[in-house]
Amino acid sequence: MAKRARLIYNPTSGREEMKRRLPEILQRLEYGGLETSTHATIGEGDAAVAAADAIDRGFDVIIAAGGDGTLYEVINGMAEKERRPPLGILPVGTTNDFARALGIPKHWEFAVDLILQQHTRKIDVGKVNQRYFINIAGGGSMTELTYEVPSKLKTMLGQLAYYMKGLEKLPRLRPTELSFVSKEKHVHEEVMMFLICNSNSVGGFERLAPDASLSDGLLDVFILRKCNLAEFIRIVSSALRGEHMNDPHVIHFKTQSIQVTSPDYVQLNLDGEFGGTLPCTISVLPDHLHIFVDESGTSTYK
Ligand SMILES: Nc1ncnc2c1ncn2[C@@H]1O[C@H](COP(=O)(O)OP(=O)(O)OP(=O)(O)O)[C@@H](O)[C@H]1O
Repeated sequence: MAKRARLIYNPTSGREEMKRRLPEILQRLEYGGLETSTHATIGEGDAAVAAADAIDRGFDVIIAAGGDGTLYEVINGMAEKERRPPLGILPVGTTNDFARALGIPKHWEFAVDLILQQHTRKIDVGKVNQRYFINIAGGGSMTELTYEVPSKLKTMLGQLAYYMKGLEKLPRLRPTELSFVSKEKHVHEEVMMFLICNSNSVGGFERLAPDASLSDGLLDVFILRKCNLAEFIRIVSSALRGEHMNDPHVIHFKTQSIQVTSPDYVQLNLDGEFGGTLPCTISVLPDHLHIFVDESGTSTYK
């Protein structure tokens, strides 16, 4: 019997590619043995509901088509379920950090073929209170910018919208008093921001956590200590080159679980989306999801 897949797609992702490609994608999946029905998301939170619903209805495979925002929602819809079918990804968004981290091709035909090959990889999932992430959890003034970029602007300008928003934000940078408690380390000081990485592919900063692995059962914690604007710019540019690890302003360690608290109001950013506020406990759920990836390990995000 043919397997049944549920394709959950965001019609507004990227430059609205799914709207144009859907008939061809469905045909290719069908020929490849996946009987596929679709759910077009209608707004925020809908992909999470659709993914949970698809599991309850017994689908064998879930496919998320969109950017990191859609994927984040689909994973949140799946993570608390006992049965978690394998997940395929069609990276058609503006930012596809996660697909990049797994070497999932950007071209839709190759991405569909990869799902049809049915080779999966187990990956860790990050958990923050009752929410889940795959790439990164962050907090502090810089990390608040991603959900301030309006979706319409993203559709028009793509990645550039983030950088414009980031520059606009620089003069408003301020440190926050934070406490981090984990088995490995306790930190209590004023910090500019913190990033807790599950993968090594973070918004164009591929060298931020060079040895972070999606399968090591650990999170990579980066804390940027209080600094001035000039130092901040210098450290961010050295992070782009992967030369930040020995900077005295940067604290780095690995852990399975960490508690983060602050006397201030601090928002959390999970995979680029608003993820609630502090306090929180951030932990890793080892091998929590099965994702379709390239068996030979040769395909790249292109
Ligand atoms: N029909 C819709 N109209 C508008 N927004 C939607 C719709 N469906 C889903 N969304 C929202 O769009 C957000 C961004 O989606 P997604 O990440 O797939 O696209 P993107 O263009 O790559 O943007 P991002 O830069 O966040 O990756 C999702 O978090 C979701 O809440």
